[in-house]
Amino acid sequence: MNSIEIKHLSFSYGKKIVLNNINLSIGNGLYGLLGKNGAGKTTLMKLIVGLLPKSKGQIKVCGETDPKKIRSVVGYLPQDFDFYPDMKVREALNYLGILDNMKGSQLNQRVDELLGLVNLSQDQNKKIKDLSGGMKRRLGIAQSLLNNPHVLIVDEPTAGLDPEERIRFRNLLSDLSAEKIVLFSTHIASDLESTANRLGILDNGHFIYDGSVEDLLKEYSGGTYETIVNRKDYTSFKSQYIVFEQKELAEGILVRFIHYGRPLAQFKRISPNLESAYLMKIYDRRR
Ligand SMILES: Nc1ncnc2c1ncn2[C@@H]1O[C@H](COP(=O)(O)OP(=O)(O)OP(=O)(O)O)[C@@H](O)[C@H]1O
Repeated sequence: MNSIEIKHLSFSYGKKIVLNNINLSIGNGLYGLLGKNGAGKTTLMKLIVGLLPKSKGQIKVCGETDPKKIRSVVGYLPQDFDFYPDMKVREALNYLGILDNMKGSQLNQRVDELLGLVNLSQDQNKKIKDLSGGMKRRLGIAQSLLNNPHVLIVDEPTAGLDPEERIRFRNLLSDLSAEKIVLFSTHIASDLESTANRLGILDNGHFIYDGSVEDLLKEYSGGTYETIVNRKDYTSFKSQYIVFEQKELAEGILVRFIHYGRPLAQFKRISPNLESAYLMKIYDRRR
């Protein structure tokens, strides 16, 4: 069984504390790491991969604590993954495979498998500069899987992708999570709603939630409403409630919002989605 075990992990850039006493234990499946920009997701991932020296605490991946050994069982797709623009897709994977000590027919076979897996076989002779954002991200996943890692860590892979590519990418990560740990960070809650087996919410360097999507939705099943607000009252409404969705209608503005306490008669209770439950979790902590 693959595992990531983190105990009492803290990290600071200079005096700025970015992660504060993180404890986490993950097994196979897709673990979604959700948090707004600056929450500490990239820092946590870089620490797990061994790209940053940890200040305090313990990181164990598949039983290993030595960063070199950890790197041999982890695949990593950084947020800003790019590659030589004039290299062709297959050439890039061959090159990285050689750096990973693979060669000959073993390398050729692995590259064929990976191109098929990420659906780039048809595009293997395209130059990287001619790939779409989604294709580049899929090439990024292929490179991170070269050494068949037990753990795959992907940092905000869906940012900037069109809806079709986002779905394709999420499905690919979900498939891979059948026999690996996939740690998938995002600030887009809907990326995780149907794919994550478990969810962690990071806020200002603290885990404020670690559990299933379903349990989070249950926890906040009572606080989400919708109503129609007159345009002239909208500014005042927005200052009183946390609006997470709005839509212009002929009769006014349809708003979906979070409300604690007694609802007014015109408020209709609705089921929360992951985005509203996530907002409520963050808001709860700050109240
Ligand atoms: N090299 C650095 N030096 C100083 N501060 C940094 C450095 N890298 C990140 N930070 C700060 O650490 C905090 C956490 O950043 P981090 O990139 O881990 O967050 P994140 O959740 O991944 O956000 P994003 O989605 O924007 O990348 C932020 O306040 C950021 O400004």
